[in-house]
Amino acid sequence: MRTLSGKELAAAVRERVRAEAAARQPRLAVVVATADEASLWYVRSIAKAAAGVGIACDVVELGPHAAPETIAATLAGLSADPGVHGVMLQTPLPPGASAQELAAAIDPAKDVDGAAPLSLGRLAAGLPAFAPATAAAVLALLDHHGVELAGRRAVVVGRSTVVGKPLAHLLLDRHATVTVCHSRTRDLAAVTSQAEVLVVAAGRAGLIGAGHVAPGAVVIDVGTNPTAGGGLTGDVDLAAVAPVAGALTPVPGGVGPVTTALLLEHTVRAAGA
Ligand SMILES: NC(=O)C1=CN([C@@H]2O[C@H](COP(=O)(O)OP(=O)(O)OC[C@H]3O[C@@H](n4cnc5c(N)ncnc54)[C@H](OP(=O)(O)O)[C@@H]3O)[C@@H](O)[C@H]2O)C=CC1
Ligand SMILES: Nc1nc(=O)c2c([nH]1)NC[C@@H]1CN(c3ccc(C(=O)N[C@@H](CCC(=O)O)C(=O)O)cc3)C=[N+]21
Repeated sequence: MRTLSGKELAAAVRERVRAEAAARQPRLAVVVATADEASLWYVRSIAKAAAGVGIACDVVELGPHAAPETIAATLAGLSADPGVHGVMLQTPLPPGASAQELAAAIDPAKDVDGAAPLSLGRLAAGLPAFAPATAAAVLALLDHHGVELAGRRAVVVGRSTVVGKPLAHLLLDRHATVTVCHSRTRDLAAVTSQAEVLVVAAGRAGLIGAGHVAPGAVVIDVGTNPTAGGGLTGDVDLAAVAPVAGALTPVPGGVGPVTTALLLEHTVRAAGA
């Protein structure tokens, strides 16, 4: 089995971004209204990576009890600020706040994590738009490791707005034959074992075992589930699947680092337009 690491690709993307950032002085604003530890970890890692490539990063902390109106007004204000090039709304959100509705307040030109409904619509229509960084990272990893997509059977597990749905569109654009699974899918293993390329973004540790994977399949594990020991594990049962799969992304060190690097790349692109 081949291990499809994301670390080298992420480093190469960051180098590219660093070179472009010098001339453009990009600024990214991350709006946070949560106390979720995993989410806050991601925000800190974005801020650190941004600093490393010369992108200014403002973390706008609204607190876990922020009212939806406050979040929307903050996003609208940042969208109207000519000094800010990228705007991202971190999830999860306080109860009663809808990420989909609030993201409509982000100017699509600054929507570097592809969260606004207009961005997803443009993506689906085949028009230029920022894709969510995670969905873009899956495509970038497949390309980096030379995985052919045209004409191949791709199965995506998960239909969220951040990962599954945009990813299905990106894979379709690359001429894969795409099936999307979710929690109501009957006999998940029967569907996933048809995949030549299997992408898993369910957020369920160990969901995918040997019986879910066709021999030789390329498996991309998007899941990041905290473990009891303070570590991180994917949605794929590594020990079970490794002998069956042809290639597999590690967690950590797979999709995650590429996601962060591409968010920064989207930000320099937004600053250069
Ligand atoms: N590495 C990275 O850069 C990123 C990693 N992630 C990780 O990816 C995972 C998914 O994230 P996200 O899309 O935001 O999560 P969501 O919880 O929004 O969506 C999960 C999706 O998986 C489906 N699902 C859940 N359980 C099952 C099951 N047993 N069988 C089949 N489908 C199932 C759900 O189905 P239904 O719609 O029916 O509920 C849903 O569509 C998480 O672990 C998250 O931490 C997320 C973003 C970035
Ligand atoms: N609007 C929005 N967009 C997101 O993209 C988004 C989000 N909300 N909410 C939370 C999830 C989670 N997420 C991760 C990104 C990178 C790593 C990552 O780089 N992880 C490292 C390791 C971390 C460790 O070892 O603890 C790795 O996989 O190698 C993890 C998780 C993005 N998310």
